[in-house]
Amino acid sequence: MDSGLISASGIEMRFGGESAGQPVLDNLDITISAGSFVTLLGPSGCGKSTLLKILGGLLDPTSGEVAIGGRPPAAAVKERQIGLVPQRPALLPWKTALQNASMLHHIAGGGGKKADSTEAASHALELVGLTEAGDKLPHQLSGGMAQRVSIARALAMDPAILLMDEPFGALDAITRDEMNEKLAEIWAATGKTIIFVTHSIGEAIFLSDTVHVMGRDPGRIIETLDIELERPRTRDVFGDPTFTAYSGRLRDLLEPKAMV
Ligand SMILES: Nc1ncnc2c1ncn2[C@@H]1O[C@H](COP(=O)(O)OP(=O)(O)OP(=O)(O)O)[C@@H](O)[C@H]1O
Repeated sequence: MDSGLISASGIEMRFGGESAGQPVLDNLDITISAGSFVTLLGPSGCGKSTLLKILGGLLDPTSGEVAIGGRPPAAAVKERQIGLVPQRPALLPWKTALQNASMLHHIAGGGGKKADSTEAASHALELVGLTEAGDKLPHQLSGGMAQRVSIARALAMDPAILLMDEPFGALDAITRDEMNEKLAEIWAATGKTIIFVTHSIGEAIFLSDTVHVMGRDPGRIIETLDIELERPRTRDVFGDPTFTAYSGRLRDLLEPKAMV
């Protein structure tokens, strides 16, 4: 079975254990095809990050079943099939972009051959378009470049599944558009399963094969929308009437808390 396939059923999550009040996620089912780009879109606090971590086997639900590649999530985590790109890049300030990108690979290899980690990181930096910046320190990088190093750090491990928790939320609008184009290219080039969390309707449509819209109290999926816009997509797609129609539909679902 393909290691990028994820299925989850009957997911319930309560922080504070079985007896705690309202669940954060309630009776949630989701299937994610291997190699697809899937977005979790919803208002603040609806449980997007929690669901992301559960789907990647980084958090155990209170009840329900998760399978990654048809196996228990712990197997995929152990085999380093899961990469995580957090909201903030969290780079080590005293290490260069290349050293930061190689860090997880090196640690995962038990501190094995440094040359292998450097090679994996160089390739990952090339994928994110940062070959030239490998010797720069984090303070010499723009916000977009730092986030690309963070993506490279995850890609260097060559995971089948990439979890991205609103990675571009802190970037300005122009850089964010550039990053979305770059990410779409990386996804097309690598064939990874990407699960992406965002508040942005435009970002969700631009990137995704499928958008899962979440509601809150309790967190659940209220609608699943397949995005049938041709690929590769460029910024021109924002003016496409089909894009506008998807946008209207998603806005209706998220109101009154809709965000652009
Ligand atoms: N470790 C935790 N312990 C207790 N409560 C938590 C924990 N993690 C998340 N929660 C709660 O679960 C709910 C969902 O949080 P989560 O971060 O998954 O939402 P989100 O949709 O990703 O929010 P945002 O868009 O603001 O990042 C929130 O009410 C949050 O306070």
